Amino acid sequence: MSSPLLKMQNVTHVYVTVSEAIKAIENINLSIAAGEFVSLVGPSGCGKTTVLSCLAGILQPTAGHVLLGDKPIKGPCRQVGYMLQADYLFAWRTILDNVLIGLEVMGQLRHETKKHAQFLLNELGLGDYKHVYPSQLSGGMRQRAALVRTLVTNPDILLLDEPFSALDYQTKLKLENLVFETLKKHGKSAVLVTHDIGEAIAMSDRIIVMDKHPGRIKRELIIPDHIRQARPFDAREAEGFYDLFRQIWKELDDDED
Ligand SMILES: Nc1ncnc2c1ncn2[C@@H]1O[C@H](COP(=O)(O)OP(=O)(O)OP(=O)(O)O)[C@@H](O)[C@H]1O
Repeated sequence: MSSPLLKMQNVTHVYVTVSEAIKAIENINLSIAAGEFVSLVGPSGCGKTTVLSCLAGILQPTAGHVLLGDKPIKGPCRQVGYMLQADYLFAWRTILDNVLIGLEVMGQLRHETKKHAQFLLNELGLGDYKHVYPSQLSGGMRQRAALVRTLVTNPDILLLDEPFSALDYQTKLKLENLVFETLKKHGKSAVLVTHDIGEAIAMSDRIIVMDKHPGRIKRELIIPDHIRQARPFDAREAEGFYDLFRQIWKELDDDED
């Protein structure tokens, strides 16, 4: 892998409320290389979303540094795209107008960027739906529109916070394949937060297992080549998949004790 694209160095974050201070994550060191797909798994409340928010520049950590290349991240930036579990499409805008929002906000709405948006909509099977409203689409189609909206500003790295968890199982498997192939094709890096161990193994090059109170990195697993090179659907059938599943399950189970 090439040199790190996005990096966390000794990152600790403490949320301060009126009644308490909660150390959500402690001393996190993490590097994401160009083109790499990394998943974060861990028990509820271990700080996965806090890690993503720091990587996105939405949160400034209490201590430590987040670097994009060799520059500190001081706020949200074009190079880092964020996709969430809820699609947050605006009901009153058509699908095309929804996916153009990021370009509008960044002052990049030009003929060629608009053409690129239409190209991506076609690529993700939404070409015939660009003039309809979100309420006319299924959950999976709406998530695909949200993915186009994230990709259209051409980020180098995508932060995916449980993007498939609200979908039915069949749609989720199809979308895992589609997202995996789209990101590989466009050479994007990704950090996926998921509670689904199978999804993490099937989609990733590397898995970070976290533990909680405060959230720390407990273990890192490199996914063997023959699993990570398969499409997520087929990866589930690959030799060694269930051994990895059991290993991660045990790490998470130990954490509950
Ligand atoms: N805005 C906030 N103010 C105060 N505490 C917070 C805030 N956001 C998160 N926390 C606390 O920080 C810790 C980590 O939360 P975080 O949402 O990052 O965990 P998570 O692993 O993403 O959880 P889940 O898997 O349930 O989504 C938790 O104890 C949570 O209660």
